[in-house]
Amino acid sequence: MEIAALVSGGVDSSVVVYRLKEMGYDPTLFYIKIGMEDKNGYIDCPAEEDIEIVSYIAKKYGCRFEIVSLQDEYWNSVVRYTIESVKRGLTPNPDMMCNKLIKFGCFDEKWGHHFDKIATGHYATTTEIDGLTWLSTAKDRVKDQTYFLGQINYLQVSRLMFPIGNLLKSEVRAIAAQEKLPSAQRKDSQGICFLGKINYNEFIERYLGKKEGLIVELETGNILGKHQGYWFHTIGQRKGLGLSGGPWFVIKKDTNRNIIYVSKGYNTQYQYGDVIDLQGFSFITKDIWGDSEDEKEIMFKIRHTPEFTPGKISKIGDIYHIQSEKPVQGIAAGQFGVVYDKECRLCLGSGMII
Ligand SMILES: Nc1ncnc2c1ncn2[C@@H]1O[C@H](COP(=O)(O)OP(=O)(O)OP(=O)(O)O)[C@@H](O)[C@H]1O
Repeated sequence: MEIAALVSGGVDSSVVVYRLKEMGYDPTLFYIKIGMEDKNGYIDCPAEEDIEIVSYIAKKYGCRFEIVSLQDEYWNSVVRYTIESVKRGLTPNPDMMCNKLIKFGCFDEKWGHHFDKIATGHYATTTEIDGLTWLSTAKDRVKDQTYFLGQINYLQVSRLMFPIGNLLKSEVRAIAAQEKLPSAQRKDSQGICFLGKINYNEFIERYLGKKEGLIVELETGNILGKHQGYWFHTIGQRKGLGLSGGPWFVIKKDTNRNIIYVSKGYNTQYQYGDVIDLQGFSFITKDIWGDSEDEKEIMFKIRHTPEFTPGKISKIGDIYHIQSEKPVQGIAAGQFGVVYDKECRLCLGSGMII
């Protein structure tokens, strides 16, 4: 079997190469350049150090290694989507779009299709049931990354391999140390790759500018201060509001009037909700409910967290409606609701929160 291994220079994908060799495969390693280089050197990912590490790993295990670029594709899909979403007052998820459109989309169209499988260092697994492949959760519940994979489709999941999905992060680190991999001590990457070292607010300001607006207390209508544009703020956000006497949380945004509504205190009821409506829901493997209008018991996540929340899902027209068993914090339109079976084992699919 011919395997393309996506290797980033981080500890997880380095150990993927070790595991594949251990299983007797001879993978070809691919480093994808997606950080954007630009004339001002404004946006860049720390690619050089990553590439050095991947070259070392390739040499150590005697693997072919290719550096490929999907910078334009990344710009035209993921970055554009991110900016458009933020402009509409939504909370985007670039990491999910990067998996769907770049790592398993454009990469596959250009290079991956020459291989039988694509292997990554995601903490996830696949499960075969009655001849179908399902995306399933990782052994390490805290590191589980299926949330970020919730938008992929059947063709993609059936071509994927997650060689470290059955290991705990501590076991991955132990292998990296034992193998003396240069990535053994590297910190986990945080968040959105294309931002590299630059700050998210700087990135947003560059594309959407600034526009002063009011910060208003939701309950009283009192004006508490000013902000520089609703696009800098996310539902559920606490830090960076510049208000005293908090904690204050962003509860609502009026994008037409450029007003941010906040509420005070950790226990403010406005921070929580128990109804989540999902638009454009897509099943990864198959639609297991069809047109049945009955409620089904599920587990779900509305962001990448270790906890799954229990709830009931039903289909109302084109919308999948989740009634959560307990209040959840910071339900942000634009983010994805990812749905799992009751046992938190299979990842069924996802839709965008409206
Ligand atoms: N620039 C890249 N080129 C090739 N593959 C990548 C790249 N960035 C990420 N990947 C792949 O996607 C997986 C998940 O990426 P993520 O950004 O979550 O990294 P991570 O969890 O820190 O893992 P790692 O330790 O391997 O960097 C990686 O393990 C790797 O297989």
